[in-house]
Amino acid sequence: MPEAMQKQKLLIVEDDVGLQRQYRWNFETYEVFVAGTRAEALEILRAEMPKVVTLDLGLPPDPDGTSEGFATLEEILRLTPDAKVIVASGHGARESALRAIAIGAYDFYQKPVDADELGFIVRRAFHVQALEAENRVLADQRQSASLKGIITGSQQMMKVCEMIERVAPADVAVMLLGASGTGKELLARAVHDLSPRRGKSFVAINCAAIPENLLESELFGYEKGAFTGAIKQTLGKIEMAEGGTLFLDEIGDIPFPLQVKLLRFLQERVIERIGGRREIPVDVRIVCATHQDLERLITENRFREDLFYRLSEITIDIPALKERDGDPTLVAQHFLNKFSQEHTRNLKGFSADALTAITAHAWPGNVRELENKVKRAVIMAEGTRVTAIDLGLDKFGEPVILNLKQVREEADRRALKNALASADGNISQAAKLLGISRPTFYDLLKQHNIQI
Ligand SMILES: Nc1ncnc2c1ncn2[C@@H]1O[C@H](COP(=O)(O)OP(=O)(O)OP(=O)(O)O)[C@@H](O)[C@H]1O
Repeated sequence: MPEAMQKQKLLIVEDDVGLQRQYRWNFETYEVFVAGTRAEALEILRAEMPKVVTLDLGLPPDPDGTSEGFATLEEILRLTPDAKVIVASGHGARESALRAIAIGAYDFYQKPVDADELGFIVRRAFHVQALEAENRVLADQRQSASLKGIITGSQQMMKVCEMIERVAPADVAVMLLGASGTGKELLARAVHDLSPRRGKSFVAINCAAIPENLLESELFGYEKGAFTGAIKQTLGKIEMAEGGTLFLDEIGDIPFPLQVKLLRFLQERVIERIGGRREIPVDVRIVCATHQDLERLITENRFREDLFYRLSEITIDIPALKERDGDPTLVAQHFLNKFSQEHTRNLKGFSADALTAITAHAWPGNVRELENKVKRAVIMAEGTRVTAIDLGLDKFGEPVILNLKQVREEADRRALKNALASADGNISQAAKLLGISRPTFYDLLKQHNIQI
């Protein structure tokens, strides 16, 4: 049978014969294996490697307790760490279920079995398992590619990488256009590393981060005594990059008068230090980047057109993270592995709600935002998997409320709504429940925009 038509393998660990029958019937669309004991479960696991397992914690010889169930869970996870194990908890056994999650179970459901609910959990488990497996493959593929440190599985970004590989060996000026945090500096380094200049200096300067009056001396350097405070001769970034690559980040922020001087350097390939009288030849390759619309700045007379053409012999557009198909989860997985190692945290991956949130979030700060969020989550996570809350997101990918004022407002809003519900919409009664006057209650409703 072709692989695509093969049924997915589901292992059910359950000692109740009646329930075993029910499960077989519920899960007709899967290839179901049933085990009544730990030994049977492990034997099937070794032979069939099912991707999803449902596990009743009450197994013989301890059918009324959980000791055998937990021992089985631990062995399953040791044998197949990528399998998704869903544990069944009896009434009042929520604590056991939570403990199972902490050990590494994927999810839990409450007995008696609700076929629809369990069906949904199992389907989602297969989906998450497949996504994670795909991400691992893609991550491995891209890690081995020649663009060191750039993780992507998306067509959009692969095209960018191919273009970088093609232009890097030619000694042309490259302009990288993309929003903040999209990896412009990383790609500029890739241009350098794949060029004959690798091994020489790569010097980066962020033109937006340096005050206008200092930018000139940062770029061109100065002679001793050129101005008050110039106590010794100092080389500028352009000279420091001799033989290598100069990366001018946020080129759109370079002040107009300095643009003239930069243009002159690009035309003549010589610089003069501030206060110097001698022309110094410098051989550097220029890579620049901006998140601004330079063509608009040109029409507004804020950016010189001749400089633009000198800098943009090749222009590369870098897509935002959100526009890279599949990349948010793939790159998140990469950062999770990286930071787990760095912080010696034994995290198994993301929870299902975290993956949903990562896919839904808009990522305005792009890869840098993702990197920061995952780093924080790795440090903060309490369970074995990083959840949406650990990432500071809700399950719809919206940032969760974090500041105290918003937390209080949310609490007020909830109290007002609860009181209204309990009082059946009667304002006087609701106000009494909260121990406040009717006008105050009314004011609060208005303040929180709550319609009655
Ligand atoms: N595709 C990627 N794979 C892995 N890490 C990435 C990727 N893109 C960016 N990063 C990481 O994200 C962070 C931000 O990237 P970088 O500084 O290159 O972005 P930028 O576009 O230059 O940002 P800015 O415009 O704000 O200066 C860095 O830590 C970088 O290593």
